[in-house]
Amino acid sequence: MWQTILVGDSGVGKTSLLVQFDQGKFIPGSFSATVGIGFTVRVCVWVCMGVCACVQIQINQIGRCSAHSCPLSFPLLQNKVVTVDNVKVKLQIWDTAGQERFRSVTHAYYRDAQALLLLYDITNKSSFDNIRAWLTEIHEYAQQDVVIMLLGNKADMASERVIRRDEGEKLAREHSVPFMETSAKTGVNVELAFTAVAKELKHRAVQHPNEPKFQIHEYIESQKEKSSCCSYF
Ligand SMILES: Nc1nc2c(ncn2[C@@H]2O[C@H](COP(=O)(O)OP(=O)(O)OP(=O)(O)O)[C@@H](O)[C@H]2O)c(=O)[nH]1
Repeated sequence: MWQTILVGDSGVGKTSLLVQFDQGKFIPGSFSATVGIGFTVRVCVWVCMGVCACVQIQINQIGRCSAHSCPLSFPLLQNKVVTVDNVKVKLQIWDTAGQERFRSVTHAYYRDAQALLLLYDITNKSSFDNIRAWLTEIHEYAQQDVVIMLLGNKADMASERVIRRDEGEKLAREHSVPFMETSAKTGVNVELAFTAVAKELKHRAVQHPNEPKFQIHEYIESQKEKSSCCSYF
C-alpha cells in the first residue's frame, strides 16, 4: 500500500480531483475545507423551504451539503487499486486541507508518504506562486525520495486562465518534477496523474535487472492530453 497525498492551496481542486478519479464525475461547488487529515468540519446554511442550517463534523469523511440532502458524503481517505503492467498497485490517497492554519497537521503525514500530488489552479496566480513554498515544506518534512508530481488544475477554464502552461512546465523543470495540466471537471489527465505515480512506485519497488528504468517524464509526455485551446492566453 503506497501513501499518496494531495497538497496545494485551498480551492485548487484537490477534493474534486480525488472524486473525479474515484467516481469518474465532477460535483460542482466547494467541498468543505478539509481540516487537517482525517476529519472535516462543515458549517452550511442554505435556503430550502425556509432557512436550514447544518453543522457537521465527520471523521474520515468529506462532507458537503446540497440543496437536496445533507450531508452527501465521500470518503476522505481513498484506497484505489491501479493495475500497472499486470501488477496491482494499491494507492492510499489522502486529501489534505489547503488552508494555512491547518498546515501543521498535514506536515505530520508527509513523512509516511511515498508520493505527493501538488496542485495549483491555473486561474489563481497565488496558488501558483505558493508552489515554491509547498515544495520547501515538502523537502523539509517528506522522505527524500518521495515522488512529486506538479498539477495545474482547472485546465477547462480557458477564459479565466492566468498561468500559462509553459510557466507550469518551467517551474516543474526547475524542480525536476513531472508536470501536467488536469481538469477535475472534464477528467482530462486525472487518471494519468495517479497512474503515472503508481507506475513510478511499482518500478521502484520491482525493478527487474534487464528492464530499462521507468522514465516518468517520458511516460507522461507520451500519454497526456493537451487541449490546444488552453495552452496560452
Ligand atoms: N471548472 C473547474 N472547477 C473546479 C475544478 N476542480 C475544482 N473545481 C472547483 O473549485 C472549487 C474548489 O474545489 P475543491 O475540490 O473543494 O478544492 P480543495 O483544493 O479540495 O479545497 P480545500 O479543501 O479548501 O483545500 C470548487 O468550486 C470546485 O467545483 C476543475 O478542474 N475545473
